[in-house]
Amino acid sequence: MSLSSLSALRTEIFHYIDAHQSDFIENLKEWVAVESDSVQPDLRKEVIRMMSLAAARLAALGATVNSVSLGSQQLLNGQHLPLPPVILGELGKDPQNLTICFYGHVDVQPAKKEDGWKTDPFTLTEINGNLYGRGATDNKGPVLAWINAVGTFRALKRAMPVNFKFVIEGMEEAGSLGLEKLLEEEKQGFFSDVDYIVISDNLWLSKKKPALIYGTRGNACFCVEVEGGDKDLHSGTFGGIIHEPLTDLIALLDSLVDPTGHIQIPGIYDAVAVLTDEEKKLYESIEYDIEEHKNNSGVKKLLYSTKEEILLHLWRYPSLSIHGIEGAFHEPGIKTVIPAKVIGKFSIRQVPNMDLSDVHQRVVDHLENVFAKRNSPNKLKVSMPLGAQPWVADVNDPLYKAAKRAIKTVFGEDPDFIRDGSTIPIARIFQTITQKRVIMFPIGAADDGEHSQNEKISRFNYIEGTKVFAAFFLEIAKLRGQSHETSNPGTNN
Ligand SMILES: C[C@H](N)C(=O)N[C@@H](Cc1c[nH]cn1)C(=O)O
Ligand SMILES: [Zn+2]
Ligand SMILES: [Zn+2]
Repeated sequence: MSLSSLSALRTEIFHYIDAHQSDFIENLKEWVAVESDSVQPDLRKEVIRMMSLAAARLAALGATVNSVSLGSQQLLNGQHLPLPPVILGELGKDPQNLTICFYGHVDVQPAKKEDGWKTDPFTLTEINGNLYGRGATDNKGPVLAWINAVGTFRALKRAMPVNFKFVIEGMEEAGSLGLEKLLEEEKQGFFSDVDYIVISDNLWLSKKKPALIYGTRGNACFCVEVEGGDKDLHSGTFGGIIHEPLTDLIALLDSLVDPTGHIQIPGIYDAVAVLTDEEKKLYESIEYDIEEHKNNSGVKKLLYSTKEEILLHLWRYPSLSIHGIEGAFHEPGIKTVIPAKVIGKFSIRQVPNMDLSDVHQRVVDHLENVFAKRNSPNKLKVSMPLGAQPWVADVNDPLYKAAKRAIKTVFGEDPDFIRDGSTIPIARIFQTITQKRVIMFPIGAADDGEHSQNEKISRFNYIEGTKVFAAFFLEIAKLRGQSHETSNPGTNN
């Protein structure tokens, strides 16, 4: 295609997207209205309903849709819960075209209005150009932006510049249960003709400047259970004469990380890849506004004061966070009870070259040591229900260059090349199993509040994000004929 006809096509596409903003927002409203929380078992039926909506939307695009059943999951209490199906979609099979596979998820984190939302989390609400609702940015908005972009080519009856494949799941927030097995099974089938995998499930580093992501941390999630007797007790009748499970648990949790954020588990930093001078320079050159990031968090002070220290500790070093305690009284008011069994939840965001089984073993050894010193008769159980590995890509890949050009076209500036401190559990597995190159192409801004109260995507990011994906398809089409064999996508740590 000549440069002028390419430019005319882009203009036509961008006009269409601008003119259909309301329809695209209505689609997001319909999706946000489904409480597809994959974490809470009693909402699993809503996740399954969400998968049907996503399948219907892909079918409306003209895609072939296969909803693959993944069986069930066994919860810690032994209960079996059906897993939502994974959608494998396909649109276009032109042998002249490259094939890009988009991965996204339509499950969400838990949300309740009383957590401090200013609007109902499951009613998409626009305020001052922001679209508020659970899943608006993580990840329903970006999934729909991609679908809107594909749909625009269809609506304009334009030839598809690439072949599309889709993997849409409903268990990402719970660690992508069952998906790895499906990838193994489909390696020679569905994935055999895929050239690239695209994920849009992260955020930019700033509110305004677009970014491309070339690395994410992994996540090892732990449960530490302390059990006393078989029932809760009156703290007046038994307080002072027993070893209390919650007191044991708090001591265990307190032993994990010091006030400077340093993890206290012996040897946990041993395997962390050494920082090279080249890498250090990369950090120095990244544009990053500490004040803006601090404001996005709502906290008064960060643990570090320089840009380099902050970015290194977000992307390049492990961190340990404590998430909650199951079984502890947490309602308003006072209940003078000694809980019989409590489960602490924490996770370690691990980085290259930390090994998951080594991390697991060190955590178990450390907690058992601390517990032994307490001479408590209570029972201790430590488990790692979820372990996701970090992922790193090569930014010199033509795929990143194509994305960079699309960003320049739509946003008028080059993207930041950044890492992300959070985790896409399946990214590394995708790369290892399929041996295809993966790119992370976010459209959400740094203040979108993933997993937080008042999650949002701005109208601007949602609509310009749709345009940037459409521009990306045209850029990928230009890669035809270039070698897209990967040097070695599966060897990062
Ligand atoms: C980055 C992505 N949008 C996300 O939120 N991922 C989750 C996945 C996860 C990791 N452990 C359990 N779930 C995250 O990083 O928390
Ligand atoms: Zn996500
Ligand atoms: Zn998430």
